[in-house]
Amino acid sequence: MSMPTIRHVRAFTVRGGGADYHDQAEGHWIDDHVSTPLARYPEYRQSRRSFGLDVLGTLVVEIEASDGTVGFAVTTGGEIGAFIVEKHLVRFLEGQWVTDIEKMWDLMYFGTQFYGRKGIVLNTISCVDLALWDLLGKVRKEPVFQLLGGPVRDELQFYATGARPDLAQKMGFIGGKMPLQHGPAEGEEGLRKNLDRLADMRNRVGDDFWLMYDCWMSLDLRYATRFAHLAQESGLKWIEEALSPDDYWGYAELRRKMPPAMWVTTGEHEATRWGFRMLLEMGCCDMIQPDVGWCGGITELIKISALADAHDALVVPHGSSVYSYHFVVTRHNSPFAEFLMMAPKADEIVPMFTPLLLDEPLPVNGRMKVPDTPGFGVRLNPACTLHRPYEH
Ligand SMILES: C[C@H](O)[C@H](O)[C@@H](O)[C@@H](O)C(=O)O
Ligand SMILES: [Mg+2]
Repeated sequence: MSMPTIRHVRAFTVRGGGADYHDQAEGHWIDDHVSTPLARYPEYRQSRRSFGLDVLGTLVVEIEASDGTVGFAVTTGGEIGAFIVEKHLVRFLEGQWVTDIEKMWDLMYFGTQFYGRKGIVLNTISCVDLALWDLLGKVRKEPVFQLLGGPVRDELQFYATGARPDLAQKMGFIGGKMPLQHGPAEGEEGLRKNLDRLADMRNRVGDDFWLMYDCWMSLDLRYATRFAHLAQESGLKWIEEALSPDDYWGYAELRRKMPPAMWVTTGEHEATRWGFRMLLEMGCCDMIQPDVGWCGGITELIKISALADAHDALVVPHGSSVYSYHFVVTRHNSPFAEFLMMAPKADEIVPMFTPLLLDEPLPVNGRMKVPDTPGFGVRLNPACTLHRPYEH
């Protein structure tokens, strides 16, 4: 079968939800007094949008092959990402065989290493990589999970992230992860509120349902250590992203001081095999949570996951819709997945990247059989207006 080459690459931006899922209207649980590193400044304590968490918006990358097939993907990236694609990465893509994904990743990463390595550049490379896998799946008429070696389980099971673990339990999820709302700057009163909320949820869900807190990089080692021990009484299963992603030493120390059976997890703001090698070899966490739209894409997540497997660490990607589902179903050390409850009150199941993707699969009773539609199996919603800020 003669393979097509890449003919056109186009980068667009979209506002209002989508892959930049923090880009939500007022009153959404995801922006309601969530603890962050900036919470030490009262003016930035109530809303993460106040300090710009929604500043980037969504990046959409479309890649058209010489046979007319079009692959696409979305991530957090906006105009900056569109610039990097159209003004830099395109030169490594147009004219290449659609099959040469490894080579294109190598060119993109090392071709941007002088200004990239993590953050928006890796978000952008991830988006291109995901679009390449979508394109290859469509050309080969196979779902991405088949290109990755096939499923190791019939269906996925999910925990839910949102403000209402009690409702998530009723919907069939295996656990509920809440955003921590009060950090060190709010002292003993804030600590007590964090613990009371956890205890209240534990009373509502009983003893067997997983309860977790996501601390979104907002704590210091002393607070995190003390909080973990106090939260043991309510059966906290893991404490997520307690510290700055750069504080590998703090994570290693926290993990050494944790109560037995409670996990330290992190990784959604880490990127590449080298960043995760540091987390794993320094013994920072029990489970890594790379976001496949931020860590380097599927091509890099394959490498990260193998590294984690050799360290007996779980890999449960940060919620990223179909892009993580197709990966998780093919890995034995990814026994469950994250589903972000994007309904404003976390009281109903809506597509994670709503309204941007059509055919986005949803968990039913906390489980999902990944559809075997070619590529990632989703379409762009034509009702969402795409903007192309740069052309090459
Ligand atoms: C819920 C958390 O505060 C973040 O908004 C979320 O994106 C991420 O950290 C997660 O693990 O889902
Ligand atoms: Mg998180």
